[in-house]
Amino acid sequence: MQRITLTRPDDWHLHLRDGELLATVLPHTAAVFGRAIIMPNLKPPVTTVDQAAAYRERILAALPAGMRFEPLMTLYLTDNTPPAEIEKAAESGFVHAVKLYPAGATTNSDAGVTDLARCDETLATMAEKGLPLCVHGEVTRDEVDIFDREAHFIDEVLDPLVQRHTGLRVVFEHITTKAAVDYLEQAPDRVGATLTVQHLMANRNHMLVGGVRPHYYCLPILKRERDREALVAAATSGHPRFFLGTDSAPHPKGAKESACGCAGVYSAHAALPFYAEVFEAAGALDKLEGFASHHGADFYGLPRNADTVTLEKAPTPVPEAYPAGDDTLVPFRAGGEVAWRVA
Ligand SMILES: NC(=O)N[C@@H](CC(=O)O)C(=O)O
Ligand SMILES: [Zn+2]
Ligand SMILES: [Zn+2]
Repeated sequence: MQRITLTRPDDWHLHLRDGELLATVLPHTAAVFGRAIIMPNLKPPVTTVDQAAAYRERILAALPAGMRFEPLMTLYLTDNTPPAEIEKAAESGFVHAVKLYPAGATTNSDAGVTDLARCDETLATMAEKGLPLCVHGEVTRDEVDIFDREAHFIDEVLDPLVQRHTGLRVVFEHITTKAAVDYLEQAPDRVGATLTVQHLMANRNHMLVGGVRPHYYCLPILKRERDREALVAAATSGHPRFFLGTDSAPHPKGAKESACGCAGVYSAHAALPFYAEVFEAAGALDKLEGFASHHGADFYGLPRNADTVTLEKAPTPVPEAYPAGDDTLVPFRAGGEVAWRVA
């Protein structure tokens, strides 16, 4: 059997939610990943260091006995996040980033930022204290087509931000376009990007041809095949500023299969095997370890994990659904097979 052993990976963009859903999804991630950047878009959002501390405790309490996993907490940036909260976060030891959601851009982003100019002092404090900014990179203006929202964000928001705050580290989350790859390739070293399973594996045809498939619906929305190809080329290139961030975003089945379905794809059940498939198909399995286990830690200035995981090439069934409270959770490739498994 074909096997590959790599430094234990980390997930640099993860939604764990809370309560019953947290208990369902956390073991999937913690069984494989050493650490994850935990997204703060709960209801209500995690906007303070005290809320982040309490959420961190709930995550650790939900961790099955014997599993080791370090949640790297984030704060949800609002128009009114005070610089003093950034200083407190930087000193906390457990808050590792601040998340920018343009108001209205995605799931639970209503409390997000309406105008980045209002955050200028707060962003300057982040740069000074070395706290990175993670961004959901889409503009929200009604007149901008949903498929163009990431490209507009680069020119209208991201590049001006990177130019203005010259000491700020920025992670362009879940990139979906060739435009984003091109931007990253010429951006300063303090700009990184995460890539998800679904954006590396699927294009918008998967979501829309032959019927609408709500389990492929996420934000930023899946793009064209040429975009997907550019993302795969970037992820598998060995470039140190592209790294693994699943954006695994669980929603109950009922909320996905609805007249107004929620955005988010659940992939944590087999995240590393999915990435292995992508890298294998690209003839780049030798680049998987850098992408999954080295580049993100290096970017965040954290030590790489000291232990390893082993992947085995063995076709492994994916369940139709996982139980999740009164509802269920439909995973990526539900009812199908994934070519690799974690030993
Ligand atoms: N990606 C998504 O489609 N959904 C995420 C939010 C996000 O990461 O934008 C979620 O929280 O459900
Ligand atoms: Zn997002
Ligand atoms: Zn996300």
